[in-house]
Amino acid sequence: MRLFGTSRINNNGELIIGECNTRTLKEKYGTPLYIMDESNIRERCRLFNNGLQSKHIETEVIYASKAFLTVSMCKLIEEEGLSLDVVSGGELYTAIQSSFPQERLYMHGNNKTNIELKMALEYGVGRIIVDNYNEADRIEALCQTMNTKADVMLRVNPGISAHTHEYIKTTENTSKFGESIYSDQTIELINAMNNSEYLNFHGFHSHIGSQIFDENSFLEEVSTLLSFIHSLKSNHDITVKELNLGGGFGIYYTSNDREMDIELTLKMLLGRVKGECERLDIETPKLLIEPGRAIVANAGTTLYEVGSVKETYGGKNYVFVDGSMNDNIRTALYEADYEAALANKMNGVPEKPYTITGKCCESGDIIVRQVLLPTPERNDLLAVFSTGAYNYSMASNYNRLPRPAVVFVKDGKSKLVVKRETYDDLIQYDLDSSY
Ligand SMILES: Cc1ncc(COP(=O)(O)O)c(C=O)c1O
Ligand SMILES: N[C@@H](CCCC[NH3+])C(=O)O
Repeated sequence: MRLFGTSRINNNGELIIGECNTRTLKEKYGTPLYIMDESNIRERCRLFNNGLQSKHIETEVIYASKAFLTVSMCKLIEEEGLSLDVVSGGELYTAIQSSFPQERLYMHGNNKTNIELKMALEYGVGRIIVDNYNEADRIEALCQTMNTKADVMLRVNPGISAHTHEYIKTTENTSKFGESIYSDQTIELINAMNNSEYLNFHGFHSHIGSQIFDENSFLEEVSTLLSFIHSLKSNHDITVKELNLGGGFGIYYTSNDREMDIELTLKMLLGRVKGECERLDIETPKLLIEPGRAIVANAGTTLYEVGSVKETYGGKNYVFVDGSMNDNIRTALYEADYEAALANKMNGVPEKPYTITGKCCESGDIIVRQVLLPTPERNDLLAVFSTGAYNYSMASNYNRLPRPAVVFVKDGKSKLVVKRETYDDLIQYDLDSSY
């Protein structure tokens, strides 16, 4: 088991995060609880921001907010000087509510509604990332009505197959995202965007998948896209000024994952961009990246209370906790693995493997598929590590379970950034109406 950031074990064998005792956090906020190590998030922001600095290339780091977004998180990202990728009206609204600088917002989405596009244009987001022909037309029509111009990039699919889970690949030739660089129709679209009266065309966005460890996938993405940019210049006299490579940097969940050397990977990316631009004799575009998971995943720990322990007739040992797949859908969805420990018995001797399950009426309600633990007892605290990305943001209310609270911890202080949902919250939109 690996502890990240400020997480440590005190002399009583208890888990401490941000110098806050998890036992005290439980007493103050209850469980299940998402605990975010603020210093660790800031450190990761700086790692990416510093790592992408270059004397030769203009660069920008954009945080992919889908990984974890709250108003407080927007403020943290703003303070750290990163930009923000939003993918829906809801994410954009959260950013607007935090007064996030509009020029640092990147509006994504493969099926943006006109309402979302209008919202983005009205707020004056830095870039809208166009997914397809139809969307480009709709943005032009909206700009005409609103008497404005939109700053746009096109999401392209370079057809690179990254080695990751089937469900989180994004650039197979059958992927729903963006337009293929190998299609003539895409060239027509780029030409149209470049010549449009209502669009300022800046360049390309691509994202090859998530939880990728092989640097070569990213390097291949760079080479493929720069060749494409070169061919556009030679054959169509189109200059591409910006290249957004997306996110997808892999992180450690368990000892089966290696930890990616971000500094080295970014250095390799910068080197490849510089080298390829020189070789192809093209202007070096501004380079942008969009990490989500790699900024927040290791900073998050979910804290649960143990209710019961059960050994089934078939010999499987379960620990029942007060959360569920609702607060961590990744195990059910992607067969994800996590490390976990008893937060009040961190120095206990592991006894046997347990499966951590929750309160949902689903056999697939598995939070951790298998973890070695010291004998768990009712009211023990169970910590699941590296749950900062795509846990809170993908949480649901199945079985009418209220979503957990989120706290930030730092230097012995904690602050509530999302309140625990109440039963009243659950019924707030229900109407007892008649026909
Ligand atoms: C367009 C885009 N950018 C960035 C990301 C962030 O990916 P990750 O959290 O794997 O870094 C995603 C999600 O996969 C995405 O779809
Ligand atoms: N939500 C996914 C990854 C997809 C990211 C968005 N394109 C995860 O938990 O790993």
